[in-house]
Amino acid sequence: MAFNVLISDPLSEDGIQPLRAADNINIKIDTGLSNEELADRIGDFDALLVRSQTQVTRDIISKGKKLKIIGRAGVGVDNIDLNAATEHGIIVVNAPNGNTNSAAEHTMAMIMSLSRNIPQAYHALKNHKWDRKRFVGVELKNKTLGVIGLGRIGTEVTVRAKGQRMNVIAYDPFLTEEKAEKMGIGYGTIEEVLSKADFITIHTPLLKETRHLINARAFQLMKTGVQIVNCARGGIIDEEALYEAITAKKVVGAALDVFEKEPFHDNKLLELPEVIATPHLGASTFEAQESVAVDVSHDVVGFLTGESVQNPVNLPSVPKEIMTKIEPYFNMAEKLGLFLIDLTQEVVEEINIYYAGELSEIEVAPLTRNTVKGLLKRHLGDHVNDVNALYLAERKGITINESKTSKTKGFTNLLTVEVKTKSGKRQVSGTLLNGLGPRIVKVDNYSVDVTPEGHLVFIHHKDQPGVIGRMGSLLAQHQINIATMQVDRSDIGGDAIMMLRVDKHLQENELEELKALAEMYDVTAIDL
Ligand SMILES: NC(=O)c1ccc[n+]([C@@H]2O[C@H](COP(=O)([O-])OP(=O)(O)OC[C@H]3O[C@@H](n4cnc5c(N)ncnc54)[C@H](O)[C@@H]3O)[C@@H](O)[C@H]2O)c1
Ligand SMILES: O=C(O)CC[C@@H](O)C(=O)O
Repeated sequence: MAFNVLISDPLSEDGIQPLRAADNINIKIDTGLSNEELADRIGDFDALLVRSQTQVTRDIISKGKKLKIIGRAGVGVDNIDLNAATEHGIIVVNAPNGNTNSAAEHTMAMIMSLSRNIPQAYHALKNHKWDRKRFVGVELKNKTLGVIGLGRIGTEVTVRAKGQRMNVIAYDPFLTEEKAEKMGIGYGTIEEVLSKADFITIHTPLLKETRHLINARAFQLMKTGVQIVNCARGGIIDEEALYEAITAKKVVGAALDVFEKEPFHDNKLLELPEVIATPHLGASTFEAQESVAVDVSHDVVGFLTGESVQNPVNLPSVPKEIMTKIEPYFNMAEKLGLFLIDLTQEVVEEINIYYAGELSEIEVAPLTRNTVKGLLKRHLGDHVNDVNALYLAERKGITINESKTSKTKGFTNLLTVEVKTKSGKRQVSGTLLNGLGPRIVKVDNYSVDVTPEGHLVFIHHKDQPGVIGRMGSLLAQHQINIATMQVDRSDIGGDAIMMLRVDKHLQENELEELKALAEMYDVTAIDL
């Protein structure tokens, strides 16, 4: 099977070598498309690779009928409608590490340019003005740098600022006093950081919560004479409020790499001499561009060829060593889900998943997703996948609970899936036998030993002599061969079950005839 990959923003040619080297991948590079053009063309592609320019909107995603993966060569995914991608079962991957160094160096270049008026002085010189008085700067040494957002880039900036002998104080919702102490920096609330800093640098993502984080109120808290840098995302600083703060002489310098609207030809902030700017160049180094393109290309190739990805954005990332432990259970988890939904044939209100034995000791979220995928697939079709299974369950109002126990009922590992419906609960348990693969070992309260594969028939009946014979003759009349058969019962003459593996799918009329046998309570055909 061949996959078509569209690259719609300029990516490093060296960086996309993993894509070029992969078998069965056709690459089309088409940069500078309008949204309408992209929406028109996206239907032919299995993967889309972008930087920050292409806006991957809900409309484009919904027109990507074959689209399976969107790769973002960089960190910020605010140009991709993540909810729409998740709803459509499209995985989004990014390259969070490849441009950290470049962005941190750019931030430092901005801080140093600001402190010494380098762009303004250069501009004056170019205009034949030798002016030394106007461009007297300030030293960074002993000044306080306020870092808002101490993630990858914020941390790297901190290290460099300390090298400049600056005092650093940071705010990040995940920063503790102990961690700050270990890093040799100060720690405070956002208000404290804003009010103590001589220079402020922003390194948060652009989220609902961080849009206009630096607004008129934030500027009021700052020292008069503060200088501010934004190499994170436009929109985190309210540009109108920044304009006001600069004209009111509260802020005496601003260095901006990112803007509320990009690209632009006019932005009134650039009319102010206190503002220096670059056109979103934080990640624009040869090294960073190659590195992010390599990372994202590897993930796209990996995903299209059925391997796990390193940097999923809309799926929790699972470390490789944990993935190796849980991957063998994926198939069983999905099959248990499929089995149970066939058995239940009712509206599911709640799904309870019990992990026992070895399974209770590992990260099981991917197994939960596979189980739910199996449960939903029968009715929602093959577009249910790891990415959207939990979202779709939530949208259907189904509650999902996971629990772990060390009690294994004699198995080294046991995965039990239970669904709650209006009429009660149904359960199936499976185990992975070393070297033999998965087995269904329990259905409701009955013990069985069945490989979850092929055509199964689950029969609930009254325990009575002759019932097995009558069932066997009926199937024989229809030329249906029984490959394996298991029976169990609650007590003599009480409720009993049969689990058959047959060689072909049972037709509706054949099921009805089986159900019509006197001892039968219920007969369900299950195809796995
Ligand atoms: N200019 C560029 O070309 C360029 C290049 C790379 C990254 N970026 C941008 O830089 C930013 C940081 O990237 P990163 O790789 O360091 O991300 P990161 O995820 O490693 O770090 C972001 C940090 O922000 C913190 N945060 C979230 N909300 C916050 C809030 N309200 N207040 C304070 N901190 C908050 C998070 O806890 C996290 O530690 C992103 O916006 C990214 O898109 C820009
Ligand atoms: O594509 C770019 O050059 C910008 C990337 C940068 O903003 C990011 O978030 O990684």
